[in-house]
Amino acid sequence: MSVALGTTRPLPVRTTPVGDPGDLLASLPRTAPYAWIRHGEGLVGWGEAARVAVPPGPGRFAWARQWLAGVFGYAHVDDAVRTPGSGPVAFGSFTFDEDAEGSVLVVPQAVLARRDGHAWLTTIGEAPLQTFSPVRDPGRISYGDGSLSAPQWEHVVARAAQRIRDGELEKVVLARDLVATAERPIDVRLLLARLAGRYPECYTFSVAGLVGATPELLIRRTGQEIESLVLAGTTPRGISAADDLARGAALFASTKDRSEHECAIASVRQTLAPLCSSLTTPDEPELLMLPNVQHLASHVSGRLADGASVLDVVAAMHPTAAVGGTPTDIAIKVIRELEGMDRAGYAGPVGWIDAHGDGEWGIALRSGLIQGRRARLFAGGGIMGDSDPAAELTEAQAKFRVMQYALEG
Ligand SMILES: C=C(O[C@H]1C=CC=C(C(=O)O)[C@@H]1O)C(=O)O
Repeated sequence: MSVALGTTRPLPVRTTPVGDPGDLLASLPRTAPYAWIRHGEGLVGWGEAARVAVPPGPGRFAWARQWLAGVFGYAHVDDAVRTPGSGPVAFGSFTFDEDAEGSVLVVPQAVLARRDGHAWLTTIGEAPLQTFSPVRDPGRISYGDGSLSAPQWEHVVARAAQRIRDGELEKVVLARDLVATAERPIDVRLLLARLAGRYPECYTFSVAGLVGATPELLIRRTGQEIESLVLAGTTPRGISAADDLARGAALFASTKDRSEHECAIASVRQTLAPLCSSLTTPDEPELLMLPNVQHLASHVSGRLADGASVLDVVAAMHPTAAVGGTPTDIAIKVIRELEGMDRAGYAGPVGWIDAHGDGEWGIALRSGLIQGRRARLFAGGGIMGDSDPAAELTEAQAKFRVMQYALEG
């Protein structure tokens, strides 16, 4: 763990209202930018007042909560805004697999935020100097296979579908990675600007090198109120409006996709119900149309029964069947056996939490891990007994397009 400031004195945190800052992403420096943006609103952060590598293991969320309690408890807060996301905030990314290294929490030194037309700035200690450097293009991008080639992955999908037909499990989500190499170092700010521009409906995020635009909200906590957007069941976009309509109708009518979605909703309902005094899940999914794919989507809302923080709820929910499978423990075992790669933060929880336990966490889909000139991109899909490996590959390719666009424009 590192706490940059105040080892003997409390962390001085100050939040003040500010005028319209314009494009939040335009404020970010080149190195280690933090972001959580949807429809131009959200939070961006820079500098590091505190940072910790969360140790792997089943107790990692409890450990993280304790660490946060220590850091937030140590803060001397002057908050003139008093809204979710004001005062000290931590950004976080947790690995998909609880046994993997790589989960991280960071309390930026500066956070600029906007919601419902109100904007505010939080600084910890001396406001870090914002050095403006031009956003740089990474140049030509070349791609190589990650852990498995496309035919190898199709083979793995076929094996998983067979295990489902054999009755070992009901659903498993399998993913693959692609390695992108750029001519020049990849400037995360360029990726964020492109993602937020093309995917305004998604949550564009950046935490410790993990960058993406996910449509899937794992959980938002605002006081006692919680919301989640459950996605599962996908078809690529069509070539015309009529084609889109036909594909959407086919998605609704597909038994495979409807059962896949039902598994995801059931897992969310099962983990949220014990935490909530009321919980609403729709009877039927809706269609979420994104520039690259259409999803079956269900809005879930509820009221927490006690004072669980957003991270407590994340701990209870992860991994949902939208990224793990059903039953969860067997799906995780099958993923470890078949996928042949470390998912790192892909499909793990990513988001932010404030000192009151409010926050927003997404599932890190449509994302990549950026390191210098290299990016590891991830995409996957839910596999059922009747999954067609070629169709699953096409779906994963459509999902990769989000990060390919971010890199290439
Ligand atoms: C696993 C991914 O998507 C999940 C979320 C939405 C739809 C999904 C699907 O239809 O398979 C997946 O469950 C991914 O984007 O890599």
